[in-house]
Amino acid sequence: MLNKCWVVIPAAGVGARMQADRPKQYLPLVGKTVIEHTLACFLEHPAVVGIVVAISEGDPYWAELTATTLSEWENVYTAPGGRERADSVLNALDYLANTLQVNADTSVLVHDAARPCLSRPDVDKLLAEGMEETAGAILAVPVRDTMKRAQLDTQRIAHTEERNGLWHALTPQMARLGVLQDALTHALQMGLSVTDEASALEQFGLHPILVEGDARNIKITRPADLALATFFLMEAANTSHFTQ
Ligand SMILES: Nc1ccn([C@@H]2O[C@H](COP(=O)(O)OP(=O)(O)OP(=O)(O)O)[C@@H](O)[C@H]2O)c(=O)n1
Ligand SMILES: C[C@](O)(CO)[C@H](O)COP(=O)(O)O
Repeated sequence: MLNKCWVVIPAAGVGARMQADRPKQYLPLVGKTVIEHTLACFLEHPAVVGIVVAISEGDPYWAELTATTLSEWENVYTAPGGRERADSVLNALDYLANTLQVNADTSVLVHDAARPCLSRPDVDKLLAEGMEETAGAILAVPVRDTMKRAQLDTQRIAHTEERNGLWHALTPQMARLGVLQDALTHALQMGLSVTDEASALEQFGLHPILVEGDARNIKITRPADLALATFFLMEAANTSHFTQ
């Protein structure tokens, strides 16, 4: 499907670093849950054919969403979460390929449920620059701070990393369904560290492109991030930045 894509949302984490009473993707944020803000960016996007959300077995919160916010949406599916984020993503990709019979050349965007501040212009920019890119594409922001490498067994500085050419990887990360399935399967079978889709693609010999995105597309990881996300979403609501 030309210029169309599917979206995978890994949402099966427990959010341990958040130290909350529920997984962080279900925490309240500016009038709804974190994951509802995340999904909103894709539900009405004309290029998005459908969404597969990887949720943990026995997730007690998802059903509430399907009964309310998502009750009108027929193109939202679920797949089982896995031990690690990469396993959850691969399960969702396998669901796309095997259950929904989505063509292997179809583009897929993988976006963390815990990144609710993604803007529509950033999605459009990634699609525009990544749709024809067979090696994949990711949203990223150049590093601003000086980066230090710690000594292995102390909290002392070993050396300063070269900052030029260093980027923070964000999501969505985009690739063709078949290529990403093969890359993730290969990486996991080899026991390689896979913390994002691009690292699997790199280990598969590919060099995805870096698409500069908005630094406000933060991942809610620790308690302080929720206040920051609240500020960004309120700011966006007042400037319609996220709805252009
Ligand atoms: N086995 C896992 C682990 C993580 N995720 C998802 O991947 C995204 C990014 O992961 P992270 O921020 O690490 O979330 P958690 O693993 O929940 O956080 P923590 O490491 O603090 O437990 C989140 O949307 C999370 O729900 C997932 O789908 N399956
Ligand atoms: C995918 C990611 O958000 C890109 O920065 C990041 O790697 C997720 O890491 P986490 O440890 O699973 O939060």
